[in-house]
Amino acid sequence: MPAPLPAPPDSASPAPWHILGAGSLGGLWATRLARAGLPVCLLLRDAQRLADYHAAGGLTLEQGDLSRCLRIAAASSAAPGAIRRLLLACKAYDAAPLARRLAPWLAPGAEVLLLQNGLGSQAEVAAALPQARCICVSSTEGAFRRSTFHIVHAGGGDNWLGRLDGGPAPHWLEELERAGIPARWTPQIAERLWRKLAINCAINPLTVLHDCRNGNLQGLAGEVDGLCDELQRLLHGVGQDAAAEGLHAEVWRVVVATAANSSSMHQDVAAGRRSEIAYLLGHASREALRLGLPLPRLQALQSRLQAHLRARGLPAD
Ligand SMILES: NC(=O)C1=CN([C@@H]2O[C@H](COP(=O)(O)OP(=O)(O)OC[C@H]3O[C@@H](n4cnc5c(N)ncnc54)[C@H](OP(=O)(O)O)[C@@H]3O)[C@@H](O)[C@H]2O)C=CC1
Ligand SMILES: CC(C)(CO)C(=O)C(=O)O
Repeated sequence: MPAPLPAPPDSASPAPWHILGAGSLGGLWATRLARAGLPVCLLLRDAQRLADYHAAGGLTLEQGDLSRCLRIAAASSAAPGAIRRLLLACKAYDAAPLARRLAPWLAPGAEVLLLQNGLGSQAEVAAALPQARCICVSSTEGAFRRSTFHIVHAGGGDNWLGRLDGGPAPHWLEELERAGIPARWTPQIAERLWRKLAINCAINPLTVLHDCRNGNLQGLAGEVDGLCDELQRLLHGVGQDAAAEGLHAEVWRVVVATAANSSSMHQDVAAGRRSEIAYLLGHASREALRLGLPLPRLQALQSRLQAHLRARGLPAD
């Protein structure tokens, strides 16, 4: 019989990292923090998930040829105990409902890191947790799950962190560095999030509609460049001039650098999972509408993608 996993950290000692979602990115952060000796507690979906985790004996991180199982403490997200520092590592559409569910457990002034891709979910979470300090993260790291509690670190990248209202870097940034998690503080996090959203809008939906890898978009240069033109106009419209600069060249750099990859949206749709369309193209369209900016290519792309999703029985939002 395996030895019991450690008890959840005592919340009176240095703020433990509570991590909601032991999925790809949450697992990647949790295992590196735990490996560095920092107190971590995974918050799992329910009692059954918790029992499965105990049976697995921990969370495995695979990096290159090395695999290591880390025996990280875990609790059910239904009864997590007091939380002072939370990493919300779920999909964008789950973020606000889960934040609302965890609200009663958050200590006053608790810090909440938001790992979601796209835009929109961060504002939803901030509205749901007025007592918390929300910190947005824009990540270009890559991870996937080989099995439920086995995380593969698939690609290096950066994590840009910042508050939407600016503010100085927190003291625990050093903990991330110590854990080998690349982390840089920026007072311009909205610029990072918008830039990534624009890149994802130019690449991900087309890979779904053409059922192709990122590199195949080189055969659709006119379509990609047309979308970049409109995305650039949108970025200027929302006041993100720096995010608009050199967008076309950056999109083509990403297409070439990730030529052999399936985009995250392509993988989600191929696996019959809900996509994050509402926080990518959906957010872009809502902002264009709010500004009265006609962006016909983006709107047509959104309609085609929604029809494609509905035809597969997947949510179109
Ligand atoms: N993976 C990557 O390489 C990157 C991901 N991102 C972004 O990070 C975010 C997370 O993505 P990713 O890690 O890939 O997603 P995953 O689907 O791998 O992980 C999401 C996790 O959320 C958990 N979850 C959902 N509901 C609950 C709940 N009620 N209680 C507890 N846990 C819950 C899931 O639990 P369960 O295991 O039970 O299903 C799962 O572990 C997304 O916005 C994504 O776009 C950004 C850059 C790169
Ligand atoms: C950069 C890109 C397009 C790489 O696939 C990505 O972020 C995604 O797939 O969501």
